[in-house]
Formats: sequence, C-alpha cells, structure tokens
Amino acid sequence: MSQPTLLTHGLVCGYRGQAPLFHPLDLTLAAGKITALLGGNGQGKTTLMRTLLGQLKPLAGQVTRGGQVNFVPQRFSAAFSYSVLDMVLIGRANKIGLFATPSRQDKHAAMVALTQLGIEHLAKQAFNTLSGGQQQLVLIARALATECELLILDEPTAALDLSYQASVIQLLHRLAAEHNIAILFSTHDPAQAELIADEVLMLMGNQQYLYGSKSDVLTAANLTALYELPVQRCQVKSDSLQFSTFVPYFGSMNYE
Ligand SMILES: Nc1ncnc2c1ncn2[C@@H]1O[C@H](COP(=O)(O)OP(=O)(O)OP(=O)(O)O)[C@@H](O)[C@H]1O
Repeated sequence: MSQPTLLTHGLVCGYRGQAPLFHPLDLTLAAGKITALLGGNGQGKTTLMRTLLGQLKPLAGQVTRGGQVNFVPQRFSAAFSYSVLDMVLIGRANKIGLFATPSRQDKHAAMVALTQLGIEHLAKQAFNTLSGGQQQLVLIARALATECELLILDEPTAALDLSYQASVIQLLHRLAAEHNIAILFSTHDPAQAELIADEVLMLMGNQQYLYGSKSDVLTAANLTALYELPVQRCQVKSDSLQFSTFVPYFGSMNYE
C-alpha cells in the first residue's frame, strides 16, 4: 500500500444547523493513487473538499494531512488584473518567500506548468480577460507549479472542450503515475472516472455513500441508482481502440 497523504477518521461534513451531508467517512488518499468523487448536485462534493483542505471545520471526526495539499477550485475571480504567468507564480509563493521576487527557476517552473497544459501562449495575457475554460486551465497550471504531494480538483474539466478534457485527464494520470502525486477530483462524468481512477467515492444522497475500488463502486447499477436514469456500461472496439465507458439514457422522449 502506498504512503497515505491524507486520512480521515469518522469525518462528518456539513453546515451548522443543517443535517450532516453524509455518514462518518474514513477516506485514504495515497501517493500515486487517483480517487474520483461523484455525486448529484448539492450532495456535498465541494463541502467535502473544503473540509479536507481545512477551509471548513468538520462537524465531527478528524482529517490528517501528511504532505503539501493544493486545490484547484471550479472558478476563481482575481482581485487584480494579474497576467497568467503571475497567476501561476502565485502558486509558488511558498517557495519564493515573503517579499522576495521570483527566480529564473520559479519562472521556468511556471512556464513548464503552462506548457504541460498547452497554454504557454497565454502567459502574458491578463487572467481576467480569459474564457472560463482557459481560466480553469491556468488554475490547474498554478497547482502544478506548486510541486505538491496531494492535488484536489473541483470539477477540473467542467468548462473545457473535449480536447482539453482529454489533456487534463491524461495529465492527472501522468502526475499520479510518474510523479507519485495523490489526486482527488470531482466529476459528473463517470467515463472520466472509468479511465483514470483507482478508487471511487460516490455520494448517493440521504447521507449514503459508496467508497472502494473502481471495480467495486463504479458499476452501471450504482450509477443508475445515483442519477436515477438508466446508465449502461459499453465496450467500444475498433481496429485501433478498445475501452469501456458509460452511456446514460436521457429519458423516454422521442427526439426525432
Ligand atoms: N456556505 C453554506 N452554508 C450552508 N449550506 C451550504 C453552504 N454551501 C453549500 N451549502 C449546501 O450544502 C450542500 C452541499 O453543497 P456542495 O456545494 O458541497 O455540493 P456539490 O456536491 O459540490 O454540488 P454541485 O455538484 O452542484 O457542485 C447543498 O445543499 C448546499 O446548498
């Protein structure tokens, strides 16, 4: 078993005066492993992530962090008109030190992160003038530049076109496999979890959740129960491709 980078024991999340979002959770995020977080709207994915990060206090239980954690939010509004390069350099603030200016090495690391996401051409542009999807890529680059041990990403592909979705999913896989980073990412797309996750946490509503290996948790039956619509596992086979994915059936209406 890889080294745990984050552990929770009996963790209960939620907001004061409201029922807990789910039953006590023992979660292990281990180096080199990817955990996908699925759940319907409002089931508590963002709340869980913010609790793991220490931004929200648990209602009960403990979170133990064993390394540097970085977070990629869904959205971020910058108070000033930073350039994209400056935004990524902010990710290295802990390495640069108070009142120091970024070194050549810091700028190189920031440019490498932008290049890994295929957006180095945006380096000089103002962050506030980018599209939502471009901003999302910059936030991922900023997290990459921190060289952290655990990366938590809130729907990192939500605003991205299919091509950038593929880049980000491949990048997450590479970060875990080659750099031994522990990754937790939330998604509404079970096909992404199927491609790269080792473990899956599925928030089912009514305080219930399923947590375990991808093969145990990410099944058509569980997804059908989660989304309350039929979801089928499909095998895609052609001369050059072979993979398994999930296809939802969007209702009984006749769309012709
Ligand atoms: N600051 C807050 N105070 C009180 N309740 C909140 C607060 N933030 C979120 N909630 C509630 O907590 C529940 C979980 O919200 P959360 O944002 O964690 O869900 P989510 O699974 O991330 O949803 P989505 O998939 O729509 O992003 C929701 O019912 C939401 O209304």
